[in-house]
Amino acid sequence: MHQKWLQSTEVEVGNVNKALTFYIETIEVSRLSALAFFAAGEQKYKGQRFFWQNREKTLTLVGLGHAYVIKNNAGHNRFDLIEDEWRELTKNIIKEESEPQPILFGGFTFDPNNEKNGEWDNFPQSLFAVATYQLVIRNDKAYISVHLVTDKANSLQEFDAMRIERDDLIHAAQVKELKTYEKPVMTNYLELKKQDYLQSIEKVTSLIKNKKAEKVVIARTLEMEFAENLSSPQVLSHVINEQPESYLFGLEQDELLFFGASPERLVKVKDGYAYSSCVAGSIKRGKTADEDKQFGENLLQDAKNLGEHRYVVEMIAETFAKNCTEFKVPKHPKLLKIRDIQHLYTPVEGKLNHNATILQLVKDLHPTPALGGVPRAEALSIIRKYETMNRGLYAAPIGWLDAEGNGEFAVAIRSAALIKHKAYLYAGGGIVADSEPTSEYEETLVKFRPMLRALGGQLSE
Ligand SMILES: C=C(O[C@H]1C=CC=C(C(=O)O)[C@@H]1O)C(=O)O
Ligand SMILES: [Mg+2]
Repeated sequence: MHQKWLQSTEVEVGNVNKALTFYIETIEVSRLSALAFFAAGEQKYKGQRFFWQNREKTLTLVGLGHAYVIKNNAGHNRFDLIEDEWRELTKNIIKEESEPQPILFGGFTFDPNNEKNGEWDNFPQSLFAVATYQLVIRNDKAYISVHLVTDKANSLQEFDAMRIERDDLIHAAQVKELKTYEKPVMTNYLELKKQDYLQSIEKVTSLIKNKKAEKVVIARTLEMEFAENLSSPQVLSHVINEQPESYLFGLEQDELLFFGASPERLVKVKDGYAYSSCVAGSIKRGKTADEDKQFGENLLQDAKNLGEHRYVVEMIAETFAKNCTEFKVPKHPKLLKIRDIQHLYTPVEGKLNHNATILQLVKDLHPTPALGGVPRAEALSIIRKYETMNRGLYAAPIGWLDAEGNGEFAVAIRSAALIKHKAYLYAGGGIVADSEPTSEYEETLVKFRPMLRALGGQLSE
């Protein structure tokens, strides 16, 4: 096994009431399958793992185990609290340009004020962790870091044992765990509260016509049951194989795996520049290249979809105006074509103010009108009242950041929560004055397809 020792750091970090030491060791390893590394943690770290791959496939992250968890239920303050604790934990870390740093991975739930019960009952409003074993694959190189955050005085022996475990995990990922996974066998499929959903679209369009809001995104849930409990690697393997053009993510908390394949970036920060994307307005893919092109051209001209899109561009542009010294927004949307669907798409980029941070941008941007609505507060209270579900992490920010402030968050759409032998799939759409219940319903069917396919569900077309 090729291993190159890269860094070993021992730093004191001031915590609320105790002094902690953060031990870090990073090695370079010969390239290995990220999914196999994830699967190597099945016995010991199930419930404490994450998987991430960006759209361009230039960065893959896997985390096994929790070296340090930052979580809270602090409502609007949750973004600031995560940022403060992360800064405190990493303030003495020596940042080496060429090496992967400790990464904080996690997500913020869609709406801390939604009190509906269901599969998200035990999930905190913000959940982030530094992995015990962190895999970073970047620029075709694979790095594994061991992290230990402890209040014990001398932990070198413990750290030595962790090195041995690291080598076992790498070995398992490289030689033992390479396997192909069967498609799940679905035994039941339920469109939860379909009538309530259709009625909510009617209700929300009438509220919009009466000027109670301009746009509101309404979503619904599909429940699937399987013959047996599914494993996270099994489910992720199908998503990875079938949705190459999206952000791929998986985040475990105890028995729950939240996973998905999203086309939508919330924000990326790299070296003082910020990048976001407006993705809203949809049409299905055509059966032939010609039909597909025709659908795309129709979408680019369609007043209802351009309306859905425009709200998102306006709001993201305002947020960039507030946080950037300069920024660019193209005048007209382009098409973003992914496997099942085409969207209107406008990329936005800017140079950040000195005091703007990635979590500040997440806080300002979330939820954009592609997921919430306009005005934001009115839209959120309409969602709370008329939507039949608790979104949990669906439509919410999921992603990572490092100690230098670089990072990326996707909007967790085209996603599902898996708990043992049941999965809950989520999809919604932007409702504006001229929305119609049946066409919105059909749009959600298209948006369910990626997760439905990954889980072995029937597809209607
Ligand atoms: C809310 C979802 O999609 C959003 C993102 C792109 C297009 C959308 C639309 O056309 O309605 C939605 O705003 C979803 O996929 O569940
Ligand atoms: Mg739509």
